[in-house]
Amino acid sequence: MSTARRTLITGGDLVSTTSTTPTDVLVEGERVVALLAPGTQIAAEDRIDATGCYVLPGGVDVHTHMEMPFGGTEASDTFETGTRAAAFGGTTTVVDFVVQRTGEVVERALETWHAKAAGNSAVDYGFHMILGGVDEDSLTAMDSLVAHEGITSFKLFMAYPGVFYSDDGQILRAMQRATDNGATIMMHAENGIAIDVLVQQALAAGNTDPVFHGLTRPAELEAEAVNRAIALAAVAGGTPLYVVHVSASQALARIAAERTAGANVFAETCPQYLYLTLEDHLGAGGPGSFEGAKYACSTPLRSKHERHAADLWQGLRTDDLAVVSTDHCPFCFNDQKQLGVGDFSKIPNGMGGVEHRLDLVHQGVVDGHLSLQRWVETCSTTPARMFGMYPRKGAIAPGSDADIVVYDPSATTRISARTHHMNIDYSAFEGFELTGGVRTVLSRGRTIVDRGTYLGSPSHGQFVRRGLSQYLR
Ligand SMILES: NC(=O)NCCC(=O)O
Ligand SMILES: [Zn+2]
Ligand SMILES: [Zn+2]
Repeated sequence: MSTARRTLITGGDLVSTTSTTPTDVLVEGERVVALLAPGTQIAAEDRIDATGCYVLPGGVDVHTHMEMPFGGTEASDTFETGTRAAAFGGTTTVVDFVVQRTGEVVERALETWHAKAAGNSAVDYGFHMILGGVDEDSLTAMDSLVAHEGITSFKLFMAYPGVFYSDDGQILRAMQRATDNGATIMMHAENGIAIDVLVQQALAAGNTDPVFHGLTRPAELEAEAVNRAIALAAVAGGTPLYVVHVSASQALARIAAERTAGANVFAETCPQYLYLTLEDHLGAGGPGSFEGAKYACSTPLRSKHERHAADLWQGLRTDDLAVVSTDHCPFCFNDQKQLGVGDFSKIPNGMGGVEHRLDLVHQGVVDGHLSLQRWVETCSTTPARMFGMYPRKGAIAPGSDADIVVYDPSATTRISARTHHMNIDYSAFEGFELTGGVRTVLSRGRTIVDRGTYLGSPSHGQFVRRGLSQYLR
């Protein structure tokens, strides 16, 4: 007979990808053991009253960069601070990017990331591998990472020449390898060579403000890169391709067309592209202001005078965008972002958001953009399936990890740097007032957040060895 402690979550509405149903959830130890009719009498040491709340699988954020060296500095959240912030926001699994650069040994890079995360994570975590240097050695390493290390996805960059950039030949070779070993290729799709020309021209003309970060990264160059990546994946034999941080209507249109034609292409967007704009945020303060540096990320924020945000919500409804992740890559405004004063191209690219994804996408439900089911699907179930973690993650079902969020739809969440838990001195969503809020968070059966109080520990989170994508067409 099991001696593991039991927790019964009562009175809530269980939200899955297919239904919202009054259900009690029984947890034993680290796992869900039963879904019960409401009011079922059963012995349990702990009880959580979820009356009036949704009960959903913990969020899965498959795009974070904790303590990533980038842009002449390092992302300001460590695994400890970033995963604790994730927990506050109902995210119970993150998949972070190991960084391998040209000439670096892939396996050493992986060791470095294990050392950063082990014993320092409030929630479970997996890794993707950034291949910044595609060569014979790194291509060979891909096979062993997939077969032995639980790393089944590799990010390539068509942007950032001289940093992470891969040329088309390198991309094709990595894709061919992925076709053979079953891995997913994740693509930062922007034409970095053309962007660099526009950046140099802008700087030569004296256009140094943060808004030029966006103006030199036009939507057409995102769409062009998406198109090229899809073509290369097809030539490579149909490698599963996952386009990260899609921001532009034109890029989404290419993805949608190819999906209609049957291609194994998938994509994510991030809350910043759903809510923030080139004019109001990247251009904040007008000419001469540096305020917009807070919002410099790549792909960039897009114009509010075009249809980008509306089209992204539409893509989330149709599954042409399957996932919402955060691309959490925070840099403090008062020191790190200042590297770009007088030269927008030196602003460290990225913003922090790991804490607020569930709330921001739930607001999309409140505003009529998405169904409750689609909220859970895009923020938890599909990312788990896309990256080989389902049904251990992304589901509340017997046998699943008891990663559970009790979410109060009648709460109000006010986002502010004064109250958030991320290690960043501003919030890109400062002042947002959202309907709904995380009440209680369980990670593998342990309550790690309850009514705004952190009850977890940095030694709790475990590495998740992932399988191949379970989301192929
Ligand atoms: N997105 C961004 O601006 N920074 C993080 C690195 C990346 O995802 O390209
Ligand atoms: Zn990227
Ligand atoms: Zn990223």
